[in-house]
Amino acid sequence: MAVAAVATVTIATSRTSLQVIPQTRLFPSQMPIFSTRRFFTSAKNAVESHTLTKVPAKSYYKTNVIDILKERGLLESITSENLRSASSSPLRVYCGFDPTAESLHLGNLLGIIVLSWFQRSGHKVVALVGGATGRVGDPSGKSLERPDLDLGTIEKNCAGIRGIVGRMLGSPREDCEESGDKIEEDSFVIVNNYDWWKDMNLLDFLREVGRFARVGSMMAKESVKKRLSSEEGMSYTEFTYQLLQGYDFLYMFKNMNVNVQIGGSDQWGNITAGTELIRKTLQVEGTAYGLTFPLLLKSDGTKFGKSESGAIWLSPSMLSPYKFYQHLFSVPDADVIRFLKTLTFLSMNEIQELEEEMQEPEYIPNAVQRILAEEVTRFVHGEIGLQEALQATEALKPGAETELSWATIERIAKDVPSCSLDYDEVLNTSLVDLSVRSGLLSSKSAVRRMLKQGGVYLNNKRVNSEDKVIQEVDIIDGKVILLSAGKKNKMVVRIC
Ligand SMILES: Nc1ncnc2c1ncn2[C@@H]1O[C@H](COP(=O)(O)OP(=O)(O)OP(=O)(O)O)[C@@H](O)[C@H]1O
Ligand SMILES: N[C@@H](Cc1ccc(O)cc1)C(=O)O
Repeated sequence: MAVAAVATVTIATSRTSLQVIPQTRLFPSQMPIFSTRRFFTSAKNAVESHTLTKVPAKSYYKTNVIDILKERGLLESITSENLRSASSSPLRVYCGFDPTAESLHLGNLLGIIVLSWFQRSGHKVVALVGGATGRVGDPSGKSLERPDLDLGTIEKNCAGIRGIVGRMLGSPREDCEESGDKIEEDSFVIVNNYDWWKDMNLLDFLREVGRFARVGSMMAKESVKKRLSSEEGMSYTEFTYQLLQGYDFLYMFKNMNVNVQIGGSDQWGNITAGTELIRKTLQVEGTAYGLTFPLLLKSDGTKFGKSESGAIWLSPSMLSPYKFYQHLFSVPDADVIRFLKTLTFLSMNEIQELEEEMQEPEYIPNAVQRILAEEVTRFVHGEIGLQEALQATEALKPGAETELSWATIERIAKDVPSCSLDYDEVLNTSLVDLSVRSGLLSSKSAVRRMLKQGGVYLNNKRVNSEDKVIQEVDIIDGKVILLSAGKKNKMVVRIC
């Protein structure tokens, strides 16, 4: 295997020195993993020192991928301990995503991260979009039957999921060439299971799949047992789901040499349906493996999902990179180290250092959350998305005196309330009136009170006088004004 060294680059900025630390790379086709992070030798200089680190992912290669997943808390169960030794040779690993929404969410990110660990360890990975299984609905972990989705929605959702997964696992992202139903990459492929299910008729299914499935073991699956004991029971359609997923594994095992399926812990029943089917139909023992990872939970024990209020979507059209970044930035101290292990590719040594830093008296609150937010936002939204999030964070920072341009305000406009007013309604209007007219505050007296407290900002500049009147120079690029009242209440006023 070729080992290529990556050159050291030091980038001087006005305030900080950014350094790309060289690492060895084993697979040139694999995605470079950059990590802009605050690397503190001392918590005191945490804010000053900014180091761009090439994460030593390739040094992990000497470590077995199963051990990596285990030490990072990404391993719940494996169907056979032999997977550990099997992974010293190249594997083909797949994870499926049903198109139940246009975007995946933070919980689903774990599947992508585990695939990425396999990819970074030299294995090939396949992401499956469930164009067929999405029409049936996985009963795993669900107390009620999933709502039926129309075909248009399923197709739209499939396209959304392919885009998200492709951006994270494809390399490099701008070169992700779609051809037909696949994004062909050296180490990564996307498939849609509708491609093989669309031509399967019922009689073929019963002969090729049903004949090898034992009703007893199907009934013993957790997802089935739970539902059967519920008042609503379970439809025959949903009962069949495990065989659909099981056949996917069989199909890909036979036709694409895929030999490992991964999924969240709730997928165990469906994954073992696949390994059982492979064993029975092909009469092969121990050549197909399943691996599950624990569900990503909040510190209160609830899972990150889409039914929970305020899902943390991965698609920028459903949640801006800024808001995504803010969610991770607000993770409680109790969760942040666990999330660094499961959601980033920082080395365990780096994470341990950060954990120790958090105990220091000089530790700057949320410094580790900032690293988490930067790492995950970059992985999900790319460098451009991260920069967008950082700029919006800076511009919207309570009391920030950031110089604003129209472009900056437009970028943050989707994250704060906005209104449109005629030029005449704005020019020569008092700030007090404009604050009420725009909906920033509900009454003139509230504005005056806030002005007295020094909490009113026009384009991020504090205003103290009640007599302030909006002039042409206050309308940024003739198009927009940013009003703020207090630390968090903002309003973008667009001038039409
Ligand atoms: N919090 C999570 N951590 C890890 N994996 C998850 C998490 N949530 C979902 N998954 C994985 O993504 C798959 C698809 O999720 P699924 O659509 O069943 O639930 P969901 O997206 O969490 O939605 P809901 O909130 O409606 O339960 C799951 O089978 C599971 O393996
Ligand atoms: N059942 C998985 C999705 C999936 C679909 C088909 C598969 O072959 C594998 C996984 C889920 O609910 O997310």
